[in-house]
Amino acid sequence: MEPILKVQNLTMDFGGLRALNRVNLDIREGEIVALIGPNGAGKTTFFNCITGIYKPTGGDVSIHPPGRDGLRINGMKPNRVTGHGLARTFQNIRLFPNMTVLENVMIGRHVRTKAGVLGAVFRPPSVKKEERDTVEYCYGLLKKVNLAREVNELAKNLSYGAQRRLEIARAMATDPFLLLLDEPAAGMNAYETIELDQLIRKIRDEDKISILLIEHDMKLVMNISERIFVMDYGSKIAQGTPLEIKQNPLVIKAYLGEDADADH
Ligand SMILES: Nc1ncnc2c1ncn2[C@@H]1O[C@H](COP(=O)(O)OP(=O)(O)OP(=O)(O)O)[C@@H](O)[C@H]1O
Repeated sequence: MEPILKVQNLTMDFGGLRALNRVNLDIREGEIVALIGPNGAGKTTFFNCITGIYKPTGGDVSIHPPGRDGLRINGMKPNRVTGHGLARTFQNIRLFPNMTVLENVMIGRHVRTKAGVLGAVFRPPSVKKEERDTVEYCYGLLKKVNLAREVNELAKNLSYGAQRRLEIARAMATDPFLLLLDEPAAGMNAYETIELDQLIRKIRDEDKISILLIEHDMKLVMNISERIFVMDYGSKIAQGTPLEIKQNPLVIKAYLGEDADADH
């Protein structure tokens, strides 16, 4: 079967700095895959290039959403990429802090609703029905991420871990076939991280959404991933199962090198 995401020779230069160097990666339907690597390896740049935030210097990105035709998404604008079913969360949380939890998710849903400006002003019955359906749908997502009780709370009043779960709900509201999570466990305590592990599995199993996550929490990565891609200095240095990655000398060197640097 065609991979649902196929990235070939992805390259990104910032002036003289090559942040991505001919990176290849593929994701199959139903997989949970991790992208790991020391700080500055190029992981977030990789997400930014495939979601249209950066226009890559070179390479090819194509998607094959289940049951639909495949297409190249190189250079496509972020909202169109989302429209094609690739949703993401951000390393630095990007919620609307002064809007409620429910409103934040409804904004995510906007990609899939039809009411335009006129509809929003005159609110014919069809628009009212769509609004009701949207609220119900978004409430369902909030239940899934365990934020049902906080629907009317302002996003800024949520704990860090809860804000990360809200970002996941907002991304899910766009109906993705693939969800990219950028450090979802950052700032979470051990208990929240276990809950996150269960949530990610539930999203994959119940909602049939495949997952690619960038994460520094190695316990989470090793537990949850079926395959792991490892980057260092902009290049992919390894890929394999958690067991293969744990034993890979190049990976061990990349991480030990980082520890050794941190000692100085
Ligand atoms: N907009 C930009 N302009 C210039 N350089 C950039 C830009 N974005 C990223 N870089 C550089 O590209 C390299 C890769 O950065 P990136 O943020 O992708 O790494 P990362 O693996 O996500 O790191 P971390 O784990 O710390 O988040 C770094 O050297 C970074 O300074």
